[in-house]
Amino acid sequence: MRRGYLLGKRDSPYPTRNTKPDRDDRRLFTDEHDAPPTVSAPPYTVKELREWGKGNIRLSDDPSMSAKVNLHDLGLFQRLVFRNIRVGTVQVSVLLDSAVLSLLPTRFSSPPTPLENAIEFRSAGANGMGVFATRDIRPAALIHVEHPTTVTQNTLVLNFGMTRVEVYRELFQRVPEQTLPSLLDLCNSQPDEMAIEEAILRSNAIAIKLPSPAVPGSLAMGHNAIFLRTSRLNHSCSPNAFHRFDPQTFALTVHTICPIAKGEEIVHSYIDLTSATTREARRSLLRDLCHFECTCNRCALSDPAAVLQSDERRQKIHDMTRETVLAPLEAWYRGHGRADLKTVIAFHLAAVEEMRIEGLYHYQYQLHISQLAVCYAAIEDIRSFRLWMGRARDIAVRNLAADEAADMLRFIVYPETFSAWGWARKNTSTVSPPPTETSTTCLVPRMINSKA
Ligand SMILES: C[S@@+](CC[C@H](N)C(=O)[O-])C[C@H]1O[C@@H](n2cnc3c(N)ncnc32)[C@H](O)[C@@H]1O
Repeated sequence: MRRGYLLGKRDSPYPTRNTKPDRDDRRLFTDEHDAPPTVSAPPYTVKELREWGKGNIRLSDDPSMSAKVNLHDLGLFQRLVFRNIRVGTVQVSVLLDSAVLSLLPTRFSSPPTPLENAIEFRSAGANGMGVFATRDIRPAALIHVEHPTTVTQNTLVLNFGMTRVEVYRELFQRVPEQTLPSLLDLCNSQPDEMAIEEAILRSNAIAIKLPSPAVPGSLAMGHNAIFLRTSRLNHSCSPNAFHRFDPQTFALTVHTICPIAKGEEIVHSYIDLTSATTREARRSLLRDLCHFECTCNRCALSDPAAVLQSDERRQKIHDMTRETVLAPLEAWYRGHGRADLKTVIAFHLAAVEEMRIEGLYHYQYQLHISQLAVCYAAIEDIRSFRLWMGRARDIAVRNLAADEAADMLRFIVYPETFSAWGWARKNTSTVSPPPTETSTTCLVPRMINSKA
């Protein structure tokens, strides 16, 4: 492993090129008559495909993605082109399917403005560089905005006469000269047999969603991008931030999930935490995909009993469904107040605390806090209602659900306008209407009702 590896000028495969074109539509996979000889045609059986794929595709080792790809279709439809896209003052080196390129906006909108001077980039000790809060930051704050330096498809069907390494090298060579040193400096994990470009892509690329053409296999292509600054964010299995890419602005935005104190490291997750529940599963995924041993605060637990407890908590969170989260309040509602609302509140508070300990703010977290807001509205506890409705609003802001957030703000200011206000009083003194779809829906605010 080499950290901070920067190629010396003499060894550099990147010659100084004063005449580098900023736009080049060289087609790699062209018309039949001028196409380079096919290395090997994609075979049909699953077993043969797997073997064939070993030599012909790679970048993402994500097994779920490879499994979904119909290589034959991809081979037929891929029309890859290198191009330098200009986004504002930034030049992005891309290798994309021409159909994807044609779906990108001709003019990109301006991205939103992040909080000023909220973060700094500095040493994170043994994990190299990291990103830190320079002040207390509230949840759902936008803390960083950045355009990519490179973008490429996850799955490349290399039957156009270039090796994978040559493809990546070409992509890097198109990066503007003044940016290249910063890109090469991202090499913090380079196995001996791996080319520097691939090592950088593997340990820094972030999955992004671009518009997909309606051709077979296009959805499975997926894309990834390198961001010089965002790449400095370390991974955590209990992240306090997340990112989102918007093709309209061609920018990545980083948002906080929970309150972050001044001096705290800002971390996001490199993997899907909903499926890998145990520490071993997460570590092994990160080892395979990113070549490092995770030392985040959840993985660094030294007491085996604490690890087991964390694994069990995560499994429990993973097993929660929409139905199991909504059931207790629904039962209280249907029972016309006979069940104890305090027990319902305790159930949700315990669940929210478990999710906070694990740093997992899944979809179910939104449901739990909405249920708490409804419970406190039902018993007319104005302080607690405002607290939980405020948290629900943070999530609406985070999800860019502006209308929902505005409604929630109105409920915070005028709690009695919320449909569940005083349910407990009304429920015990009068006979409630039989629960209809509408009344049940009231138990969950609209935003949270529509699963994103
Ligand atoms: C995308 S970079 C993050 C920024 C990096 N620290 C740097 O100095 O540029 C990913 C690399 O950071 C390190 N890293 C990130 N998160 C880590 C974690 N939770 N545990 C151990 N190493 C980590 C690993 O070396 C990994 O290959």
